Amino acid sequence: MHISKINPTTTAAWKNLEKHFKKVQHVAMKDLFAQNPNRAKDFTIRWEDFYVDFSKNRITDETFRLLLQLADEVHLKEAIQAYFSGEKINETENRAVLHTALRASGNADVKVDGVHIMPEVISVKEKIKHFTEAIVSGKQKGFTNKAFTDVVNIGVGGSDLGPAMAVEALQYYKNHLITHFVSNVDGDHIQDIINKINPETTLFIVVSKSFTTQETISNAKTIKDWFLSREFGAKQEDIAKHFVAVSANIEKAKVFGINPTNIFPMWDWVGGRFSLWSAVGLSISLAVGNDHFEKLLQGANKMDIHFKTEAFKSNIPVILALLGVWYTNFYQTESEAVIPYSQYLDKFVAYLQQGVMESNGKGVDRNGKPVNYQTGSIIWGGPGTNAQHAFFQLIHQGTKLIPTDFIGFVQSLHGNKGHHDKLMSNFFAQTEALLNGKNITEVDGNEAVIPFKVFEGNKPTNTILINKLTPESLGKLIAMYEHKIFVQGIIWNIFSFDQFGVELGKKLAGDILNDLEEGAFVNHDTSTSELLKYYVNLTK
Ligand SMILES: O=P(O)(O)OC[C@H]1O[C@H](O)[C@H](O)[C@@H](O)[C@@H]1O
Repeated sequence: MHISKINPTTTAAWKNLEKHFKKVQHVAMKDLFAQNPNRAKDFTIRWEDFYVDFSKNRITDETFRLLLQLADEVHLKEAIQAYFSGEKINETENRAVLHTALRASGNADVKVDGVHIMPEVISVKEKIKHFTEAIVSGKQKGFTNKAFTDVVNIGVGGSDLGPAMAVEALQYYKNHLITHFVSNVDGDHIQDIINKINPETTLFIVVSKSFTTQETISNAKTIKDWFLSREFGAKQEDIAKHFVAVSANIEKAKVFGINPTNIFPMWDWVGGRFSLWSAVGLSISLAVGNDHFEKLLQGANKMDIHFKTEAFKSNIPVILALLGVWYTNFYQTESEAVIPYSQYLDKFVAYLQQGVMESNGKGVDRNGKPVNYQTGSIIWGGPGTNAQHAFFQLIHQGTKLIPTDFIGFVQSLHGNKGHHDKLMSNFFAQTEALLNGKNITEVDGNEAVIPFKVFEGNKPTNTILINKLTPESLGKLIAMYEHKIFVQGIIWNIFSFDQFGVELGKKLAGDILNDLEEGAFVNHDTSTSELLKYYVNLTK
């Protein structure tokens, strides 16, 4: 099974979608609801504890049919098989893409280069489990024989965003351990953490797939030096009691001084932005316990099975991806908003930004040719209701069309029904307002301001309503978006699993750091050299 390299604009479905778009682009969703009393049901998927209503989109039955046809024409089915079976679909890096194997059942048959990978996956899971139990129970202690109270995850990008998001999202399930995340090379970030912790009772997890990332290695060194500073009385051999690493580069982790038994391996077939299911999720397991971590994985696995087996017409990630393509490539929208109605999902959008934008922010197709259509949307948003009081004005009345996902939960975790009903009234009201708007005849008040109070409406939304925010439902939700990213990458004919676009800035930062040390600024454009001189003069 291979992944096709078809330019989507050459498919019959795309050409028909272009013609169809001319006919329906101004369609009023309100009219579509009036014409079909079953529209809400027709365009809703109920699956397990998920209720996904995509009826408030500018689509007709014909749009839906053509989008499904597009998925067939780019051979999405075969691509999904290649993805799950361990084929090296990350062609530019010659790697398989198997974050799905990390949450597969133990007897799954997954091979990379002919070698079964599940035994290794299971053995690392066991290591995570035992380590979590030893730390959480207080059996494993620090260098002064005290139980651990704090955990610091030192990582950046995929080695930070996933665990930080999940630990925050699952804080209702948290144990006594206080979990901190340090990512930025900004010394103020690490200092802030250092001010809060006691070296005798803190465990440090250095998380870096490559173990060469400047931010992570700098932060880890600073922490190690602080830990070994004379005032605490910690000795070199105490490092082994307080520092563990998660990496695919075991050698580099050892060179840093991590005891080999304290290294949790990961593999090159796990992409950083899809790695929270691996040992990168160690801080999640420590924060909420291994059973909850396992539930998170099981939830993702359920979504994997749904994605792999469900017909496209009722396949949640496929439908969400196709709708995104419809807006991006036909309505020429540039961004999508994601609004979770849960304060605990505060970091969800930042997490998704890496997943979506690092994966599909590509301008060259799978044949190595520049694309002649839009790819990768800009993801932004934040938790409701706060978002309503910040940027919803632009979604309601601005000039840009912004398809928006609303994520909400039927049950509140702490059971405060009064608050939850208020929260959810807002959740339902917003998609209704965005659909219906408010026309001139419905606006009252001073005539001079009437035009300003009109709401055009007809703004597309998806409603993702989940029973409760649990480790399992969170796993499903994250996996849903992971697969949406995959489907869009297939349709756009791009490689979603490399990230060469982050390299140039890193390289130049290295050159500039040398220049700063040497105080010589040649080989830069005049703007950059003047900035560097200004900086150096003021920091002398
Ligand atoms: O885990 P690491 O190797 O330290 O990488 C951390 C991050 O940095 C890189 O620049 C990539 O853009 C990310 O995809 C990655 O997650």
